[in-house]
Amino acid sequence: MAAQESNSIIIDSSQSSEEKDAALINELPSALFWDAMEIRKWKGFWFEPGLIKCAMKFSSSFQAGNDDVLLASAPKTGTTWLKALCLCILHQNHNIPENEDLLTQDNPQFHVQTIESSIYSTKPTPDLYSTPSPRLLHTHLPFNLLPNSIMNSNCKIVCVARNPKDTLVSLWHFFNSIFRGNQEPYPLEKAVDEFCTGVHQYGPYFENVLGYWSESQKRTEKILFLKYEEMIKDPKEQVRKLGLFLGKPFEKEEDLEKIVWRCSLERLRNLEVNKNGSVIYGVPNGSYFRKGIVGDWKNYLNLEMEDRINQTTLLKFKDSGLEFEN
Ligand SMILES: Nc1ncnc2c1ncn2[C@@H]1O[C@H](COP(=O)(O)OS(=O)(=O)O)[C@@H](OP(=O)(O)O)[C@H]1O
Repeated sequence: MAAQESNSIIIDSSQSSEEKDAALINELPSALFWDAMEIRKWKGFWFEPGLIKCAMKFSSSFQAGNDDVLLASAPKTGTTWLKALCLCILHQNHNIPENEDLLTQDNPQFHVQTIESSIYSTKPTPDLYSTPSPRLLHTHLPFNLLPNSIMNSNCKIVCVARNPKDTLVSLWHFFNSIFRGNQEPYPLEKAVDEFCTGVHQYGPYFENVLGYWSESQKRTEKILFLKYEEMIKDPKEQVRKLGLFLGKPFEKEEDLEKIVWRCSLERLRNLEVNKNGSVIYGVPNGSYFRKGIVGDWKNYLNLEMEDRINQTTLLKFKDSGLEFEN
């Protein structure tokens, strides 16, 4: 009897808070992301409604641990690469099987826990609190939505960012392959326009990147800000920096070289699990590995589109000191 009473109390309170959140989300401005997904604007950024719910819960209740490492990135800026690198660096002394896919949830010991995974994964996702310490976490959420405990603890943040034109082109390819199948690709002019106005999932890209950039300039011991272009140009130097930041400096050059190779696009793309495996919503693992080059946008954007993104970038990043090679 007592158990029943306490059960009904729990259900009632959770229903009412969910209803409250749902009502709040319903009131938010809404738009359609590239003709495929309803997104709503919350605290300055656009997300699908399920993501807002997840972000609300994370922002209000997540307790960071002092040895947590949070990886943060706007979509298509180098997330997959950064995840693989950090896993390898943090587990240097453990024997990660050579052919292990470092990115799926099959091996909880060598896994990056995505904050938003509860809405993306078709499998039950491990609770953030049951992930073994040191926790390696990832989010695409912007800086202003991080819970206070992340900034008030010794938890470190590593952010990766990429030039806007390659980010947009990468996003456009991914989107077309996942959402449009054999249909015509989403018109690129429209994608450029919506990217510049910020009306896309996790957008605006510019503000998402700037939030982390600004904070990384103030708290260098807390946030490391990496650029995809610099990682491509000199992976060893950037991985060395990453190891140092994570408190795992490389003593032997060969260890560093091994990790750079292990996490290379060429190697990851050829792993069996990435050729045939699938993680979320049936999205093939292979779609996270495309060309991985700097300047691929030149193959897709016309002068007008290039100019539009350049002007927006100049305006948004003005006086921030943030620049990208492209
Ligand atoms: N290991 C490694 N090295 C270099 N580049 C890599 C690597 N893994 C993925 N990629 C390229 O990164 C782009 C995908 O970005 P994300 O991993 O951030 O995507 S996601 O947000 O997690 O969906 C996408 O870029 P594009 O090729 O320009 O589309 C991937 O090819």
